[in-house]
Amino acid sequence: MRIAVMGTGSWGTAYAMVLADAGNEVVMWGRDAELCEAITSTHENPRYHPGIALPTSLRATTNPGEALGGVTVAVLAVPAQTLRANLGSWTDVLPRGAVLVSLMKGVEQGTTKRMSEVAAEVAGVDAMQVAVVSGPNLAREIAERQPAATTIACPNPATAELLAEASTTAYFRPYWTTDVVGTEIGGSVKNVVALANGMAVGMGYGENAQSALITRGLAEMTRLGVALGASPLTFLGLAGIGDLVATCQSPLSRNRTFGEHLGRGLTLDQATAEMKQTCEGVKSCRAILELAQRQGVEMPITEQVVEVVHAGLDPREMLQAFMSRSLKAEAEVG
Ligand SMILES: NC(=O)C1=CN([C@@H]2O[C@H](COP(=O)(O)OP(=O)(O)OC[C@H]3O[C@@H](n4cnc5c(N)ncnc54)[C@H](O)[C@@H]3O)[C@@H](O)[C@H]2O)C=CC1
Ligand SMILES: O=C(CO)COP(=O)(O)O
Repeated sequence: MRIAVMGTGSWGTAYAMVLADAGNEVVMWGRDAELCEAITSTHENPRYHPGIALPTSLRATTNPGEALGGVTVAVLAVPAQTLRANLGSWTDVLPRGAVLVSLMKGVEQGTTKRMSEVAAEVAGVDAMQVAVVSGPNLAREIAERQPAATTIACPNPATAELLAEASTTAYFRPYWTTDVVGTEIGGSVKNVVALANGMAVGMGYGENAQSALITRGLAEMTRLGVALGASPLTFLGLAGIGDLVATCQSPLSRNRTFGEHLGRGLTLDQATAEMKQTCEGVKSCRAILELAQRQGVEMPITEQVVEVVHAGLDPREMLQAFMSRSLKAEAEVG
């Protein structure tokens, strides 16, 4: 298949590599001419994946029309909060029947829309034409061609299966589902839980505290997803618990790292200055909370992360707030 990957960042580059290794003709679009030139001529992305040999067939361009010309699949790999503007500027050159594939793990501020919803709306296509890739996929590990699995979701099962086949390599194994809502809620909420978990790590807390956050994070992620129509089983899969564990545990995670900075006492501005890449949980947490409040769903971890990130609450007080909540049955809502 001829595929465009829109975005030359950490995950866009690694997923483009997967698609090219799987035998597709892949062209990337990026904003930075020098970086695009390096990808095309030296087969390396020196900014995001130094030292990784990209497939020699992989090209990159700053011209969206050149990347998107004649494609059957357009992969969207920009930050969640810029997707609307980015995709809006590409619709003129987007081939009509192309399937849109979102790699993004966020919820849009203001509208509280999931990325597949934003993509369908902006491109003016049916939801059946939009798919999502989400799972425990730390980009650097995949760029190193270490084994990984993922979930590919599309309301059209034939499209989900086709995309899974097109993304299969010796090191990358996709499973498919039609549960787009669950797949996207899993990917977005895990970033917020990883921020909280990072704060616990930064404060020097050990595995018990982290396992409690992961488990209760899974509970609130599932509550929100199910309220929005997702299957609870999705949260026991790669896009749910799988990604939650990978992101909370790995020092490669930007969200966990951001939380760690806050837990060590850095201010929000200092932590932001330390991050060179997209950290979706910081921007999406408030939108996720709004989504939950509208559904009448309690998300105590998300609520506290919003307080820390947007209202300057001390992370120590955040953890204290969890410990002093009223006691309840484990399966109880909230
Ligand atoms: N890095 C990872 O391990 C993974 C990331 N993701 C998700 O993939 C999405 C993209 O993340 P990454 O590639 O990791 O981010 P990144 O920060 O590495 O790269 C973002 C890319 O978007 C570009 N960009 C930034 N602002 C832009 C704007 N205003 N307009 C157009 N392009 C802009 C950057 O130049 C860069 O090419 C995020 O939603 C993230 O949650 C999902 C799975 C794994
Ligand atoms: O989504 C990811 C792994 O699956 C990457 O997480 P971070 O954005 O926190 O690095």
